[in-house]
Amino acid sequence: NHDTPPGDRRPFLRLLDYILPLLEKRDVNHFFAFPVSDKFAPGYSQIIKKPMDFSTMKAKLKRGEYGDIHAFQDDFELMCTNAMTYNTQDTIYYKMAKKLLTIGKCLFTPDKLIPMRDQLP
Ligand SMILES: COc1ccc(OC)c(-c2cc(C(C)=O)n3cccnc23)c1
Repeated sequence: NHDTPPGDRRPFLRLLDYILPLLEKRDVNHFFAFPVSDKFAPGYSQIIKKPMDFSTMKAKLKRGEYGDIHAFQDDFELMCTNAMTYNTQDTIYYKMAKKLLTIGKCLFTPDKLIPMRDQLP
């Protein structure tokens, strides 16, 4: 739109500031809130080469490391697919990851993102 200069990323980052808490709220048990530790997940760091969690995404967002919404979406999907790789289908972690992935896919569709732009606080 015309009121933001071409280099200005404020609207884009405000959109992520709005979306991230929506996704975190759905992780009611906070299984995705922090990095998974090998202590509770034997061999996790050997199996999962690129760990990801909401606290890491929040830090990257604060440091301005997301160049576009796709980079943010890629980390979100990586977090979910990691859980669906390490955990078997019968676990709550796998089931929750699958649910989060569906919610995320729905949130990131243009017909959901565009109306958000007007709701931004
Ligand atoms: C049971 O309480 C917690 C608390 C925090 C967790 O990860 C941040 C997890 C956790 C999160 C995960 C995931 C996301 O794979 N996980 C896998 C195996 C064992 N524990 C976990 C579980």
